[in-house]
Amino acid sequence: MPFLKGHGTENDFVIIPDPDGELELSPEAVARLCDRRAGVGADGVLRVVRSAAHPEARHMAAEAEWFMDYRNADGSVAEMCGNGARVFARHLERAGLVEPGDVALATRAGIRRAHIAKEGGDVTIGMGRAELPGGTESTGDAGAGRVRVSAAGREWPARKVGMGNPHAVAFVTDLADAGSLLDAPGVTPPDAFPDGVNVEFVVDRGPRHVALRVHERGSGETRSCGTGACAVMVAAARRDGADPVRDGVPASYTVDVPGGRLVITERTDGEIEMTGPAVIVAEGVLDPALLS
Ligand SMILES: N[C@@H](CCC[C@H](N)C(=O)O)C(=O)O
Repeated sequence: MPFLKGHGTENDFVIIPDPDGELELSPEAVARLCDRRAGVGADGVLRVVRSAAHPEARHMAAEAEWFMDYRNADGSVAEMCGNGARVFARHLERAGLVEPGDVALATRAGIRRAHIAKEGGDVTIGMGRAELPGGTESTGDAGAGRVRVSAAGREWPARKVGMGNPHAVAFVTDLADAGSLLDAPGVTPPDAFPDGVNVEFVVDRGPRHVALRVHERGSGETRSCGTGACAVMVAAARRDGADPVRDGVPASYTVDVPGGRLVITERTDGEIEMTGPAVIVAEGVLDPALLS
């Protein structure tokens, strides 16, 4: 079974080409592949399947030929992966499966549109619109759409943001305040995210420039999270009083992650565009025992 390894701002993935959807990829096999000592090692797996060959994607096949079957490092399934989408697009182009330019990708969160520059370089993904339970109001730490998160013996108010997958965004004074993010931060109320949540801790770096650390559901602390960076951008914009749909003016933020930098723009129609690197670093053949 061939595989590739790639990353986007050091959020790393094992890529498994399975065009006809023949592979039974169990949660245990995914966890073995992602194991950094006994496997290939990664934050997640991107299985590359033709949409027409996957029951969850068949309905998108007319619009997007390829389905990104994303799994977290613990084997769990997630709706969407922003860095993964850039790496997935890079793989398709590099493998000659799509032309550079605009490419539609099928994901569990729906169709996402990638723009792959002709001469290599960054990839842009149209990430859809953010869901902000409780509305787009810019102030307040309590009420609908607000939770509290805790880590390293401290607690902060956080904003719920949906980017196809669930996020809680907390503004802190120092990224070190969250301590080790190996374990999942606490969330109050405990039933706020019945399917689990990705938690981002954010500091300001300058005007429309923030930095984050993240604990990803199913993968632990990672060096970057694309959907998380988009959730952070929207939470920061509302906090700063910017609402592109209301104001008719797009907003762009630079979001630094431990593994690099992403540039994120919310357009006046609410669509969020994320731009960043996507790199394939290796390819090889998997020992079938990893997949059994
Ligand atoms: N790293 C990803 C997000 C992957 C899914 C996430 N862990 C979840 O369970 O929702 C990204 O770049 O968006």
